[in-house]
Amino acid sequence: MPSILAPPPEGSDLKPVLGDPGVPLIGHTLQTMRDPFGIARNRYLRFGPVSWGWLLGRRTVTVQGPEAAETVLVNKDKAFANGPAWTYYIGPFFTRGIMLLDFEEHLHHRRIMQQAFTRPKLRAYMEAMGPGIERGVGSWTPGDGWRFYDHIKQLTLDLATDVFMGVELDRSEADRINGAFIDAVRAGTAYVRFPVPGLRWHKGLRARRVLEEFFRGHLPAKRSRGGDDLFAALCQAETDDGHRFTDDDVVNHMIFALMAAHDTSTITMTTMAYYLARHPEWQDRVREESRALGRRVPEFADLDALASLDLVMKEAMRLVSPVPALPRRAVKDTSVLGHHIPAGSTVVVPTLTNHRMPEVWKDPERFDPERFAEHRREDKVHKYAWAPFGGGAHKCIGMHFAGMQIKAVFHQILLTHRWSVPDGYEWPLDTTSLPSPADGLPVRLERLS
Ligand code: HEM
Repeated sequence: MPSILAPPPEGSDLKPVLGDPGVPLIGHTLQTMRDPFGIARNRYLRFGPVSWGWLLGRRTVTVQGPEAAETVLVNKDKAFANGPAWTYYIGPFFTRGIMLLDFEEHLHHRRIMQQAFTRPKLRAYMEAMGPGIERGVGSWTPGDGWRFYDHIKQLTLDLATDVFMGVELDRSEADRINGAFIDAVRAGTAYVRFPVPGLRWHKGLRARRVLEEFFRGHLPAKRSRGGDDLFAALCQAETDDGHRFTDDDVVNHMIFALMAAHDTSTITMTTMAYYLARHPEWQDRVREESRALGRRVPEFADLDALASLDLVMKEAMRLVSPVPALPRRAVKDTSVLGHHIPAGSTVVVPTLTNHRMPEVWKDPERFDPERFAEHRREDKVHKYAWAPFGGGAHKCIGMHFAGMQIKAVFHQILLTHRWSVPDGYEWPLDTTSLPSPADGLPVRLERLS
């Protein structure tokens, strides 16, 4: 029997949200983590696009499909807030990151932060990244069982030191900061959500202190000397009417931006590698395009020429949306597609499963980058059909940075390496946290030059 989340107000023509909530607090959390696609489909067919159930200890309304995603993300009535929703998952470790701010305050910070993501800034970040990519990819030792995911994760972490922090660190200091950063990220998915020494939550709080000290220590030099890195850009960012970030803001935003940038880009590149290994004809096609560029280290203006790589990147983000779900908290009574959502509800936009809805995508399980090509543009069926970067006021501010970095890295990998997986290999995609291959994506890696 379906259960009603809350009766709609008397006299309204709203419908209740129905669901099969499962056991209080636990609900279908484990099943949803193990098989998000199957569970989402089942709910959609039983209850339609808006349904509810217990998820991670909360009554959670899941809104499926592009129309519902648009309503929640565009948030016309300011009914949905980010802070209270995201804080539950990542709050203590990414406190006062811009994604956790709301409404006027968020807008104020966003206007300042935007100054660190202008085209000239992106061009400078790209230049700073080139040598680091060359060094990282050049150090790879080809062989069988080479774990793509692990190497890409290390590379993006190392690039973050160059491009985000712009600080010279010796290996042990870089590892210490990277380690703290990884602990802060992992803490968000801890089962025991209070500090017990040795467990994730405790390590996460300690890591947060390490990161705060690190950025605070380097801040005075960044303020005075500047540089072409994101840290310096946030220190210097100023709106036309003279608003700037305080020292605390810079520290909070740096820690958050590292997190926002790192796993998402790693996941996208790993997904691209997986599908390019399974579809060698596409790997050849994108490699040819890179060769035609005639430059080992691409320039900012070159990236537009990597058109097939762009299609592959979009298709990878469709098949595996790096941020699988976008949570919000209803701060007042509201509605989605005619369903009554009471104040206090947690509402989730599941981009991971939305991207594979057969109502929206032709043959959604198939790797078919051409679906994004001009002559097809399947994504145009709805503005929110493809939304790996979210939408509305919180739409990813690093979207262009991400595209630039991913293409710059892949261009160099394609020119110097070929990789493959055994026939019939299918990766074990772990969706218990941000999606990643449980086996690290072992490939056979060969050097080309
Ligand atoms: C493939 C890579 C990336 C993906 C898929 C991605 C995805 C997202 C998504 C879905 C959001 C919105 C979350 C929400 O609405 O609740 C977001 C926000 C954000 N992202 Fe990204 N991101 C990526 C890369 C980056 C990079 C490289 C940076 C920084 C250089 C970055 C910085 C941010 C920031 C600061 C926000 C918060 C914006 C705000 O709240 O105003 N992201 N990202």
